[in-house]
Amino acid sequence: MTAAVRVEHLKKSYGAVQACRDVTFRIEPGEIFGLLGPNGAGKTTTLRCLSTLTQADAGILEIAGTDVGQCPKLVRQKLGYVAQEVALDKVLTGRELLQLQAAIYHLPSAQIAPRIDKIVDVLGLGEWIDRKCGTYSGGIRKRLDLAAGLLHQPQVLILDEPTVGLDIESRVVIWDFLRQLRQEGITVLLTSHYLEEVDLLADRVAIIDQGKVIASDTPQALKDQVGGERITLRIREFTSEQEANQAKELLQGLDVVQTVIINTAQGNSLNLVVQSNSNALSAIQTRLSEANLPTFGIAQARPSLDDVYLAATGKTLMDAELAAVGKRDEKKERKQNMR
Ligand SMILES: Nc1ncnc2c1ncn2[C@@H]1O[C@H](COP(=O)(O)OP(=O)(O)OP(=O)(O)O)[C@@H](O)[C@H]1O
Repeated sequence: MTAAVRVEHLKKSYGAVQACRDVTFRIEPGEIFGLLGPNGAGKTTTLRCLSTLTQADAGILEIAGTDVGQCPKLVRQKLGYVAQEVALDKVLTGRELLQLQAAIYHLPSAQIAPRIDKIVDVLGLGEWIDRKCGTYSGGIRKRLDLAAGLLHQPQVLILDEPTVGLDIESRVVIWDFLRQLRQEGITVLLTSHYLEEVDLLADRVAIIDQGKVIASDTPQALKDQVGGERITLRIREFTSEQEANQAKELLQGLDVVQTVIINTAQGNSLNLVVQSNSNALSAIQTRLSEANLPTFGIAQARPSLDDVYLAATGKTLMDAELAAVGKRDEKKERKQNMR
């Protein structure tokens, strides 16, 4: 079967910055596929290369069998792209904006009104569509972006952080909508920082780190491969580095404990991987109390996608985000310079 999206060995640099070093994944028609990774991992660059907005330096990129570099016009017909931040015109109403979008895609005029009505209905935009976009909340704006990306009935919908910063009600509307698209056979490629969101929605995921895909499979298979059980432990609400290191050393000595990582982004809490079906919880508590260290909170869980990331990179996704915040953000600087 022809892949809905094919990306092989994508490379893209901006000057000295290697945004994509080696990105490879394949999406089958009708799948929801999540691209997961910290800030600066190369997710947006991958989406922009696929959407013809940026030219790749090397690699194979195809949308439904069409080469992105050779036939960009046809590719743009086949896909809808919803960017992270969209500057909506404030004076136009939502309906006027969608009509403009329909004109850009040369939709037959008889089809425009029924298509807009249908999509407005499905996205629950009826109350808003004839009001000016300047009055929209973030959630309504995002729903209108989605409507605009889908108006020309693309086979593949590409979404960059579709729910970032939205309230839970808007997120749920968008999740339901994406599931509905999947039922209609539309392929969805989305990026997200929200691990639970990707876990919940995506049929398959690729985890991207420093411009490379480091793992790709169904969320369940990735979690199963990591194995073991997780314990999250807090010595105090905000533990000092010294105490966290002391606890780490003590717990590493226990037979049932496989690894211990200090999660600096979460007040120096400790993330432990322990043998499944062991008495790890009580062994840990006993060892800490023998050393007169308190336990503010302790919880055991099955592996999550964050554990998959941790196993592949040695850091949690949140710590990777914190590290990225410290780096010079050229993308942000560019945006500011454009204002
Ligand atoms: N046009 C550009 N010029 C220079 N550097 C860029 C440009 N676009 C992206 N970068 C840099 O390339 C790297 C990858 O950025 P990219 O936006 O693809 O990452 P991301 O995973 O999408 O992160 P985010 O979640 O912050 O959007 C970063 O170091 C970023 O600063």
